Amino acid sequence: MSLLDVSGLGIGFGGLRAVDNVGFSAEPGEIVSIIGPNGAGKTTLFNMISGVYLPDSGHVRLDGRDVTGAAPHRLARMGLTRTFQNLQIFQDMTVLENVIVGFHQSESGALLSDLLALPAARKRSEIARMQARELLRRVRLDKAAEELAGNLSYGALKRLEIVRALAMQPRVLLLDEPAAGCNAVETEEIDHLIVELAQSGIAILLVEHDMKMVMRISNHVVVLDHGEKIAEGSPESVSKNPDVIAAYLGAGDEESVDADS
Ligand SMILES: Nc1ncnc2c1ncn2[C@@H]1O[C@H](COP(=O)(O)OP(=O)(O)OP(=O)(O)O)[C@@H](O)[C@H]1O
Repeated sequence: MSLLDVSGLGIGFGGLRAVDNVGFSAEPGEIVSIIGPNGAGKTTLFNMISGVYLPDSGHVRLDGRDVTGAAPHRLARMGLTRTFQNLQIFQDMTVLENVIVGFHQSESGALLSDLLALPAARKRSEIARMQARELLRRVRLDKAAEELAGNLSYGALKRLEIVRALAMQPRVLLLDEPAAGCNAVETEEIDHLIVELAQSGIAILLVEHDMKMVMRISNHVVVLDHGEKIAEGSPESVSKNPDVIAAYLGAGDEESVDADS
């Protein structure tokens, strides 16, 4: 039994089969990347796994438990969390406050006692601050804890987005283009962070257009084209797969599956 098991997943929009019969699995500590040309169905697949879209076929299982169609906040409580392509950061809050908001998303029924500032709520909020600082240390953002998030560099914001997801203590973390818009140095920092998170036992699911990053850090790569899985395997094997090369050439993407290009 895998930590995450996706089988036969599919969804249609009108006449279009955006994702059809896609399956793969992920184990603790593994980095699994979903790649494919523009419009291949990567984001739609992520949206189904993370409960944003309800699939019309197939299953998502977490530790063997069928969680297909569960709402994102329920999935997060069960250990599956995601980040979004567009930053979901509160620019007018401090870096620390942004992480603390992440903790509150993982709690249920805490709001009333927090509003009334009951002793239990004060205690919980102290613990949340400590844990938030510890997470920020982990991604080397602790020195910026009291700064407004809006003042951070783009690369730091992308790392903050990941920390916020970590506040939910995920066992499976879905990262949607974590390096999009980052320069080479920022990409390398995110690259290291993802590897560290995987080493700590989290299963990482990655959608990323930076093919060099995908090839460098993935243990397993799943390739989609027109909503279907056309290949999967090690980064090396998929980058040499003729169907994969043809899909990228056919799509006329400026990116290439060949990480050396
Ligand atoms: N909500 C929706 N309604 C209708 N069609 C959609 C919807 N979401 C996605 N699609 C279509 O489904 C297909 C897959 O889109 P998706 O965004 O999942 O691809 P992608 O691989 O993530 O692309 P990109 O690399 O450009 O982000 C596309 O043809 C897209 O237009």
